[in-house]
Amino acid sequence: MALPDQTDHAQWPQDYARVVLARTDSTMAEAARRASDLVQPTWIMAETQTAARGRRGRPWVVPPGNLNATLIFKPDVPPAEAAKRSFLAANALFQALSVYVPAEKLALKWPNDVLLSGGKVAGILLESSGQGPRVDWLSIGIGVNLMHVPEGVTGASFAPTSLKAAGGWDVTPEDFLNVLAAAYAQQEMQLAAHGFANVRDAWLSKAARLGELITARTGRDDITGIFESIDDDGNLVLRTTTGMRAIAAADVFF
Ligand SMILES: O=C(O)CCCC[C@@H]1SC[C@@H]2NC(=O)N[C@@H]21
Repeated sequence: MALPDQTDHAQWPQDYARVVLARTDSTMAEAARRASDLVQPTWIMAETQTAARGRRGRPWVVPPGNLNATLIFKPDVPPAEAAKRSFLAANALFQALSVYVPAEKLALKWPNDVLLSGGKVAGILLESSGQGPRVDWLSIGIGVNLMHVPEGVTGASFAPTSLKAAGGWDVTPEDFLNVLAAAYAQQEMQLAAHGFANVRDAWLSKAARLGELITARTGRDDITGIFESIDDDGNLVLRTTTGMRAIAAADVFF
């Protein structure tokens, strides 16, 4: 039986639950453990994570005072639709961070990083489960460097920064999550009312290096081209010397 789409009529804040933990291994793991009992979209926040994970199997370093949170819900959509939620999360992060720092200092980097004064201030990690044509659940993990710049980060395409280091206002993880969760709920309503094109346009309006030469490192090769757009599936579209390329997964450098 198909699970009810928990975003169909979810209103902020009454239909979103919130769990705050002092400590866990990873809010992604915590979300997966709670998935089978989930009755409503739920934000899981932890003050400390002992095994936080980032994209492509990288560890995520979490000093105290930064935001560690995962939203888990059952969107009842195919995996490709679920994956588009990373753009909703990025738009919501941009909106939330703009409360604490001038928006001109912020930019979105494909696929799902937020840059502040050219450094990485936030990252997004999507995980889902399901064998069938629709995901059983989707979790959107969000890490934001609010008070501290993580140390010992290696192999990152962009050096980390923090809201505080870049001159932003001090904010607690709890207060930031209040703003972020409301902004995310608003993105879901935009998606429901106007479709992904609307979300994509909003994302593109904040994109770093749109129209400029960038390099996408896919793991198999480096593809350099003009950053033209993102397509209906959220792929990065580059105009290269050999034609247009749509790239599904890569790390971007510029
Ligand atoms: O690599 C990235 O840029 C994504 C980082 C995502 C980190 C967040 S922190 C909250 C959630 N729990 C995790 O273990 N990872 C995500």
